[in-house]
Amino acid sequence: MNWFSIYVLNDEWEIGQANGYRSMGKLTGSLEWKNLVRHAEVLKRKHLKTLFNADTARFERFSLTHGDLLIDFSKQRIDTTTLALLRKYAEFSQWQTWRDRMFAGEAINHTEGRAVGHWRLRAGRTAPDDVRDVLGRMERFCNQVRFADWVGFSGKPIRHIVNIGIGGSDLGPRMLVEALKAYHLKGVRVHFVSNLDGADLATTLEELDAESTLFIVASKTFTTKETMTNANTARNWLLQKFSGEEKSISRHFVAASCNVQQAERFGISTENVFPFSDWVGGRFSVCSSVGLSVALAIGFERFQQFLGGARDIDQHFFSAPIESNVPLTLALLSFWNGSFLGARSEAVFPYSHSLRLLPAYLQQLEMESNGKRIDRDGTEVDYLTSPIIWGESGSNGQHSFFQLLHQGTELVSSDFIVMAEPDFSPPGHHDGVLANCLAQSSALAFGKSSTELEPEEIQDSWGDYRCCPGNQPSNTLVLPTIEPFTLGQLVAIYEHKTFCLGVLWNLNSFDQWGVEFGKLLADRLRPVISGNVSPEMYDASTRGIVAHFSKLKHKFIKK
Ligand SMILES: O=P(O)(O)OC[C@H]1O[C@H](O)[C@H](O)[C@@H](O)[C@@H]1O
Repeated sequence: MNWFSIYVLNDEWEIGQANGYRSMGKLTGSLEWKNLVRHAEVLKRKHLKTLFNADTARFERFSLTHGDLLIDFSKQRIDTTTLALLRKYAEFSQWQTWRDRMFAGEAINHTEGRAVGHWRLRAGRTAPDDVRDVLGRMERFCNQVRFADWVGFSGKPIRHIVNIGIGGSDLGPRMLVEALKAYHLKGVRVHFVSNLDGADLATTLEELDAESTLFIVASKTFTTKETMTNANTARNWLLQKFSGEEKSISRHFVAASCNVQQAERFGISTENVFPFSDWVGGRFSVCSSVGLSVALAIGFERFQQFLGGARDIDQHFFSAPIESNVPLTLALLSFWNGSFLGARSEAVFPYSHSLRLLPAYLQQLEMESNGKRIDRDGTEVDYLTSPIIWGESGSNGQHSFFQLLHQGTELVSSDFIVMAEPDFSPPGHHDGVLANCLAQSSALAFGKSSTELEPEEIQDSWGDYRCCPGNQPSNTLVLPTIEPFTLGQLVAIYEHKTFCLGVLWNLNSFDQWGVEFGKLLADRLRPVISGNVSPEMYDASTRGIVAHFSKLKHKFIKK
């Protein structure tokens, strides 16, 4: 049997899945889980409207503050018993022990034998020496670029920074650079290239002048195909502009990576590599040197403020009791919605244009971490794990998919994220943003029954079409404004929420073997696509598509 049949066409495996050869696991068989199942049957029959009417202190009871942050979860389909049962379950899952093991530096990423230390990157004075050393180098470098002590090969100051990376080496810094536009330093523009499709790099390079461009190759492993292909093409582009002068590379390329040797092999000198350790997961790496593009965009001092915000939440997460612990509470609500109420997806709606890339960042953070089916004990789970995370900035989403939330058949829990003060302030906009955000979460929660239709709405016969069932749960996170510190808080809240969810589902949130499998297949298919290997050993669909590719290719060449 070859590798292909093992992975793709093993019928026995398929039949095993279909017959559901799974015994009741240690989680679903526990009293704590069963109590939640029973309780969910009661809550499923209650409407948020009823829950609000029955309890005038619902907002006070079901909201948390941390500094200037407000987390309102009163629009979740819960009551006090739900929270009590969820917290009992959290204790059963030993969340505190797992949290303490993470903070003690234990190798809780057991399948890769690694500790989980992204929180160390922002530990300030108590951070490890190597972390502080790299931060010091980043600070010097940012100032050199900013004040033109670092210049290009021909002596021109740096005006364009291009971050070449993908996944965790792209989504975090890209989201932050976009979100912090109000804080960008003058005179430098930051670009991001991630896609293997040459259109990404080609259209970016079109805008650039090689003499004033600096590339950051951001890659934890420095082996990721997309990143290395883009980095090599960018390298050739640069060399072409400098008539093949190899020395130009060291003035125009720096790296953020764990793999210093590989970066050197690429031609980046050691002093231009900003390293981090393998206990930083890719999707948790924005506080490492992977955030260099952010630091260059907003200045190092503000980058430190961002780290300070994340540190503030680390300290809170580490010390706050179960009742007031923000990341844990968000995780418990997500766990409740997915595992007990049956919500298969969770939406994120930042009511902020600047934060519009947050959903994409959270997609990787949460789905790559908890999109798993084998638990920490090596057993296949008998419950649903990570929901599908998706979203869009408000109010744009209202004019596309919100219809499904208001009147469709899917139960979706949403996170509304909104700032009390705007980061950009043309008059007459922000009050509208706040009003829309509140209007949507209310409409989703309370809906509109036939008795609530306006008189003019019942004159025709379309009343039923106008009714909205409501009962769609949501959280609202209020931030004072968009600034580096609050974004640091936001990032750390979601990082720790993700970790807690992994604990509640008994998963290792820090590996990603599924992604590795996809990469392996792509590598093996490459020579097939180039025509150097026959597609014979592949399935009929792959063979058919490959044949169609080559037919079209020839047609295109003929033109
Ligand atoms: O930073 P790199 O090593 O280039 O990895 C980039 C990305 O590669 C894979 O897709 C992993 O699943 C991601 O977690 C990672 O962020």
